[in-house]
Order: sequence, then C-alpha cells, then structure tokens
Amino acid sequence: MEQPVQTETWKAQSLEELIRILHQIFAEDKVSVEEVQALMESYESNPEEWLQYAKFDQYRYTRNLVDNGNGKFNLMILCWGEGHGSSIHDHTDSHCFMKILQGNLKETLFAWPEKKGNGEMTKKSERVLRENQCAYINDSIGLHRVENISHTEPAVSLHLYSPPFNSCNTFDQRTGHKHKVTMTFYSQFGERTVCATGVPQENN
Ligand SMILES: N[C@@H](CS(=O)O)C(=O)O
Ligand SMILES: [Fe+2]
Repeated sequence: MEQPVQTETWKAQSLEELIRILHQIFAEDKVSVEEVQALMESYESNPEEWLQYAKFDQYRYTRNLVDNGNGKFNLMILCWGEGHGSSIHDHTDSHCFMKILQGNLKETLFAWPEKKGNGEMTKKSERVLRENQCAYINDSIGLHRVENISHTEPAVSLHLYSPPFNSCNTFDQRTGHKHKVTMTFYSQFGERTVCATGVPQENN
C-alpha cells in the first residue's frame, strides 16, 4: 500500500515569505492543492506588504502581476472597486487559488453549459469569501463569477494560477454562449503597464 504523501503545514509570516515558499513548493514535480491552499490561507494579510501592487481602476477590476513563479505560476493582485465583477469564466485548465486580502468577494459557481445549449446557465452555489480565506477552482469544478457586491468598500484578492495563462473563455449567463478573451496586466511588479491597444483587459 502506498503511504499518503505528508504535506507540510506552513505559516507564511509575510508576503515575501509566502512567495519564497511558493517557489519551493512549485519547484517539485508534484504539487498538492491542499498544501498551496493552506499556505495561502496562513498568510495574514498586511496591506503594507501589498499596497505597492494594489492599483485600482474607476471602471473595472484590475489584474496586477506580483511574481511570475519561475514560469510555473503567476501570482497577481486583483483590485475590485465597489460593484466591480468578472463575467462568468473558465480557467483554461489551470489551477486557480484566490485569497482575500481585503474586503469580501462573492463567488457564484456555474455548471458548464450543454454543448449545443442555448439557454440560461445553471447556478450551482454561491458564497461570500472573507478576509484571509483562500478559495480554489479549476475547470472540472465549474465556472465562476466573482463580484465585490459592496457599495462602500473596495476589495483586494491574491490569485495564483498554475500553469500561467493569458486567455480564458467568458460565458453569457442567458445563452451559455462562450467567447474567448485575452487577459493582460494593469501593472507588473508595481509598474503600470502601457496598454497599446486601449482595449479593456479584464473579463468584465
Ligand atoms: N479569474 C479571473 C479573476 S476571478 O474572477 O476569479 C482573472 O484572472 O481575471
Ligand atoms: Fe476566476
């Protein structure tokens, strides 16, 4: 009988330490989802450590690259103004970890639409994620929409995607029809990205 793999229980004391441990974990051949989720949850959000990456836009949520994980993952900070939300989308066969750094985010889970379907998409569940919680999703779990439903408080979240990707599909809730979109960064390593096309980058 195979021995269950012993996953380590880490406590990340700072964002810097979190990133260092993530590099260690992702350098291995096999990565445990539970281990990454527990590690990300163990970091107690300290705004002083991430404020340099938290750049907001008036109209839509922003994606701000913090670390490119040596090619193994992308770690980014998403900034959600009051009422900002994403479309229903998939995660391009990657693992997606989402930790709340500030405020609350509502996550609504949807089932994949039928191949030839043409109707309202099926809502599977919804929940509110609170400060320091870390959620996980991948395409076999389903699709989701994420929203800052607060009218008074912004929200900030830390996302890890592995392997990294720069496009996903968004879905029309009424019809289930999908549409491929390219996602880019509003800033990288704390520096505002110059957007040549002027086309909005986030999937809302
Ligand atoms: N997956 C989305 C954010 S979220 O709504 O989970 C993105 O990377 O832009
Ligand atoms: Fe997502």
